[in-house]
Amino acid sequence: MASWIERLKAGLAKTAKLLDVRSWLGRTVDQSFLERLEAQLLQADVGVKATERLLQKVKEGFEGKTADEDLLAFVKAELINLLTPAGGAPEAIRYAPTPPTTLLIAGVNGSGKTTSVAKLTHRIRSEGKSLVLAACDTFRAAAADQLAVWAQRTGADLVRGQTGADPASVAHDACDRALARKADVLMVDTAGRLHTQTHLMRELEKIRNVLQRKIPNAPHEVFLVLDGTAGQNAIRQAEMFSKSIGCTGIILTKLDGTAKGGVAVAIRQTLDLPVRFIGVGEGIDDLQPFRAEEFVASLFGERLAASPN
Ligand SMILES: Nc1nc2c(ncn2[C@@H]2O[C@H](COP(=O)(O)OP(=O)(O)OP(=O)(O)O)[C@@H](O)[C@H]2O)c(=O)[nH]1
Repeated sequence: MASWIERLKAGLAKTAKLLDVRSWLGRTVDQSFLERLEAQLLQADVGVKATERLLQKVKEGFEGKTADEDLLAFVKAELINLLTPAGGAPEAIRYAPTPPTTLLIAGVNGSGKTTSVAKLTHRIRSEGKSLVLAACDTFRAAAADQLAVWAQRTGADLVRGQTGADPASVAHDACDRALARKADVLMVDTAGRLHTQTHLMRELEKIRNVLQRKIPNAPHEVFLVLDGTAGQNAIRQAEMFSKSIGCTGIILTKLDGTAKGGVAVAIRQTLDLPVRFIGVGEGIDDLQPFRAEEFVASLFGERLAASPN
């Protein structure tokens, strides 16, 4: 199987093709160059705010010059800068000093939430941590069935309810199980919902409140799963979810096959929320911690010289 870096590069190929960075070389940085650059960045969904900032800096540093490797290096460094939180990139998962570290996973229908929970299950268990999974998607039995397969395969403990059961009561039972078994991690999968469905957003708050009541400082991480192909729409979703349950990070899925990979920059700029994981496929290893340097290298169709694999 190709390494993660190769898969990331392949996944972001459409975005890289759209940005077509190599075609900038040798051209004069003039008004038409800047307009083309602007159009390419906007099409790749980098977002208006980040695009304006980048264009202004390119104009200041390079107007009238010939676009060369220095310009590419400059744009790359700026993008890495735009993607990196002020205090530096956080850990992929911040484990709490006192277990169980509690992760709440939310997102709209079909964003790749349950698949991401399965991938995280595999990851957390590979790290040798004990895990209780709470299948709070009680509407869709298939979601709990999918988690049951991964729980069994990886030796995680699954708590699920009857179809249609109150998701908060499943969360409650899962907290009890995680505490009784002294689990390292409790991960809570929730049903997909639109950010506009007020009653379902309340239900999510109810789940969060149960976790908060049962486990000190929980939930320690609230990951919002966003579909990378949703582009700017994903940002609106993130704003609403954040307001309701206070997200701590984004899992950005389906970056493979989209030309909108720049949305990672827009998310970071608009929401001040770090992208913690990115997904570039349906395979169990296709979700990996987000690293700005390797992401930007892939946007430029390159691989980092120092890439580990
Ligand atoms: N190409 C690609 N497909 C993905 C990725 N992540 C998830 N998917 C696919 O997206 C589809 C939806 O994923 P689910 O995990 O079922 O989505 P969900 O958000 O749990 O959906 P609901 O349960 O309806 O809320 C599945 O077919 C996944 O295999 C990814 O990174 N790339």
